[in-house]
Amino acid sequence: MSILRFRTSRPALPQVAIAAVTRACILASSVFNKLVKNETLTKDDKSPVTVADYSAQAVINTILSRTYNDDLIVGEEDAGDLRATSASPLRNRIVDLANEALTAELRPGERADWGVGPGSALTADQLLSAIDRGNYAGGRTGRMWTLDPIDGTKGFLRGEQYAVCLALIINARVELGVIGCPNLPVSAADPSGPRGCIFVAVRGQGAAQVPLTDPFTSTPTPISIPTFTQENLNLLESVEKAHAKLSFNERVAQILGITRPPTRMDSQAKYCSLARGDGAVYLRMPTGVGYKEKIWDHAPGSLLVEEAGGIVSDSRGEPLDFGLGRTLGENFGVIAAGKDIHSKVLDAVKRVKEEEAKGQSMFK
Ligand SMILES: Nc1ncnc2c1ncn2[C@@H]1O[C@H](COP(=O)(O)O)[C@@H](O)[C@H]1OP(=O)(O)O
Ligand SMILES: [Mg+2]
Ligand SMILES: [Mg+2]
Ligand SMILES: [Mg+2]
Repeated sequence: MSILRFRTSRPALPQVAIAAVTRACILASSVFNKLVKNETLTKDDKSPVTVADYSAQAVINTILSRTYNDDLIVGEEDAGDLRATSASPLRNRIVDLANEALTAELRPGERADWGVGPGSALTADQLLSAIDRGNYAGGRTGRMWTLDPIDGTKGFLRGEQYAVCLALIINARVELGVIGCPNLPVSAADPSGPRGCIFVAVRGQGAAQVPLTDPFTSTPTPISIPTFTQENLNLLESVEKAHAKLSFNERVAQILGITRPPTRMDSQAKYCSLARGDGAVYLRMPTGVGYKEKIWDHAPGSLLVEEAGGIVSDSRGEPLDFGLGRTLGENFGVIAAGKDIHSKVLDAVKRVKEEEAKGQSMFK
């Protein structure tokens, strides 16, 4: 805790991070209904990015920089494509959205010294520079934030799950994680009930959930991974077939005798669902095309699960290494589950890999 509080004159970290994530969530959900086709670009790796991704990164980086102005940020997006003259309609929309989110009235319990609330609008240059503050390369030592302004952009575009994800990393260890899930039901037991959750984990202090509608004055609900009966065991997995090998999951489920169908959802909402017991195992098997996982796709989610009493490893059982730069390097895939289940899943994963290797050698 001493590291988290070493700047005693500044506001407490979780509140600033929660305010930043909350404002980005409200921005993203308001954009969804009004999004038009030319407000989405396709990046070099063929993945989509929308005005919501860019504006959310501008908002969160601006808030972090106002309060912790020497902190480094490893963010997913960069403003390169927005600087072209042809991008001016997109740029103007991002400037409007980001300013609206930054200057919106304070909510109950929210404070102006967290770098939010009514004030003068920022210029396009200031906001593009804020986006580009996310260009830090990461590394083994020092203090840095990692941000995925919209994780699960494809889910966002489908009107399904997505998440605004922010984590503080100190010397390659995740110390704080905040994830906002605007479309996630507050209670999985009431799927058609109110939606919008913020999840918070502080290393050594546990994990909790607050409603997106009132994150500052409502009492946080502590969350932890329950014990699952065999009948209740199930897998949490990706929707997008290109992101994880779902046929592998099917075989693992068979070996583990899992009968409950998998829950498919986009984004780190999977880690959140696991942390509060909506599903038992998050299994993300590499597709085999050499994709390197990014630190912003796992940093807050992995701390949330650990603080909820679970274990997170890659698909070989190795701990995730957040000290290698912007990617997780040789950490391929993810196995996240409660302490009692993780080793069983890992054994099943190893068995399926052996089966696959044998199957391949038969055809050599
Ligand atoms: N080939 C891939 N393998 C694994 N993950 C991927 C791949 N391509 C993109 N991703 C990332 O998976 C994340 C969402 O995964 P899911 O919702 O299935 O859990 C996104 O952050 C996305 O990155 P990006 O943000 O660059 O699109
Ligand atoms: Mg993306
Ligand atoms: Mg993203
Ligand atoms: Mg992502």
